[in-house]
Amino acid sequence: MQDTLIKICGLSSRESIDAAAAAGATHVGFVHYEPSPRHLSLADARALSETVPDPLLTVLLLVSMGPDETARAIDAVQPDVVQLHGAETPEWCAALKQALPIEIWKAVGVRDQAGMEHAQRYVGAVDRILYDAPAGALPGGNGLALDWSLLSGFTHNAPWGLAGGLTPANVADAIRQTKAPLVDTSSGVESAPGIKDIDKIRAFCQAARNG
Ligand SMILES: O=C(O)c1ccccc1N[C@@H]1O[C@H](COP(=O)(O)O)[C@@H](O)[C@H]1O
Repeated sequence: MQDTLIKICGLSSRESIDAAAAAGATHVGFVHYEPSPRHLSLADARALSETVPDPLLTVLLLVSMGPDETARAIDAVQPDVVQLHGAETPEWCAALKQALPIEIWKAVGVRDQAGMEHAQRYVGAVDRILYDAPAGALPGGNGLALDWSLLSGFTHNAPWGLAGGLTPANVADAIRQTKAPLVDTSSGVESAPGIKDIDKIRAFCQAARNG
């Protein structure tokens, strides 16, 4: 069986990137969304992404940006993956996927079975669907978990991942229950909003690898 992919999101320091790399994460995420406590300017995201060691992949998280702003952000940061975490439509995602040689992920907040069905509109339009809890104070990054039982019996027709409220304490259980091929965390490895905790990053990766 393939190892679970691990994304640590909302990083803002070289130290946390190095910790994620050493702990076995596969992806690190940079948030470019001003209302977030994890927001980075494009210049800061670019500077940090240049420090990311191979084979770690970089993910740029954007929320409901227009075409020009999106193109500017991607051009500035040059990520491996763009994670769209707002109101982006399947058509918009598909157009972006066709235009760019990088992966496009779409995060979708799901509350119930109908939400899971609705999310399937993104199959074929993106490279991966990320299932998250419905939006809270922010579109994501709220530390809220979705109902994992929605995923456990689901037949997936596209690559996918699990986000929302994952922590070192619950990630192994989440993987066991859902069989998620990728797990994604942000607030679950912080000591305060926007402040990553190196020990929690290590513990999360270890628990995910053993899950
Ligand atoms: O992290 C943020 O501040 C953020 C802001 C806007 C949209 C998404 C955001 N984070 C992403 O949300 C999920 C779940 O995060 P958490 O683990 O529950 O804190 C994850 O993909 C974050 O990268």
